[in-house]
Amino acid sequence: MSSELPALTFVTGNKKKLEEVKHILSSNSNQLPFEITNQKIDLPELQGDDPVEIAKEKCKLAAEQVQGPCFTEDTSLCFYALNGLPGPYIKWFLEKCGHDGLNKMLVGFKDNSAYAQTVFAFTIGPGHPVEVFDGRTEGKIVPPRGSLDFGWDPVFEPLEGNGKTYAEMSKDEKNAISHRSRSLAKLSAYLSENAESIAQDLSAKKARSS
Ligand SMILES: O=P(O)(O)OP(=O)(O)OP(=O)(O)OC[C@H]1O[C@@H](n2cnc3c(O)ncnc32)[C@H](O)[C@@H]1O
Ligand SMILES: [Mg+2]
Repeated sequence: MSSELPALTFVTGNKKKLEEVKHILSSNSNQLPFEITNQKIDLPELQGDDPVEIAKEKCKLAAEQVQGPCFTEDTSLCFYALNGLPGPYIKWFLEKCGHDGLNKMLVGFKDNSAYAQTVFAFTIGPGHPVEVFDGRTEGKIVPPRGSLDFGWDPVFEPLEGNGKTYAEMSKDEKNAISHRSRSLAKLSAYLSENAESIAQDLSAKKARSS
C-alpha cells in the first residue's frame, strides 16, 4: 500500500533540518497519505527581508529541479531590537559572527527578545501555485548554552522552554514547541485535508506527460 502513495520531495541542503522533519513526521499521530522523500540541493535564495517571499521562491526553484511535487522551508531568527534582522540572513550572520557575535549585536539594547520562524512552502510542480505555512516561537537571545549540534540553538531560549535553550532540550522537548514543528503541523494539516485533490492533480499531470 505505502509504495502506491504519491511521493513528495523535501528539498534541503541541511541535514539537521531533515532529521527534525523526519522525527516530527514519524511521531505525528496523523500519518500523511504521501511518501516523503528527500533531495539534498543547496538552492540559491532570493535576497530580501520577507521570509514568505523567500520561501516561495525557494520552493519554485526546488520544483524546477525536482520536476515534481516538493516542499522546502526557510528559517529565520528575528531580533525585535533590530526590527526583525538578521531574519532570513541568520545563516550568514551565524557563519561570520558566531554565537558570541549574535549576542554582541544586542549590546546597547535593553531588549534581547527574538522569535524563530520557519516558513514551509509546498507546490505540486513547476508552474503551479505555492502554498506557505508560517510557524513561530517567541524567545530571547542568550549567551550560548548546550549542545553545539545545530545552528543557533545554543543562543535561543524559548519563552516556553523552562529556562532552557533549544540546545539544552531533548529532541522531543524542542519539537513540542519549535517554530519548525508549528509550521510543519500546518503543512501536514493542509496535505491531509487536500490529499485527494493533490493525488488527482498529480495523476492528471502524469497522464499528460506520458
Ligand atoms: O537548504 P536549506 O533548507 O535552505 O538549509 P539552510 O541551512 O541553508 O537553512 P536556511 O536557509 O533556512 O537558513 C537558516 C539558518 O538557520 C539555521 N537553522 C535552521 N533551523 C534551525 C534551528 O531549528 N535551530 C538552530 N539553527 C537553525 C541553519 O543551520 C541556517 O544557518
Ligand atoms: Mg538556505
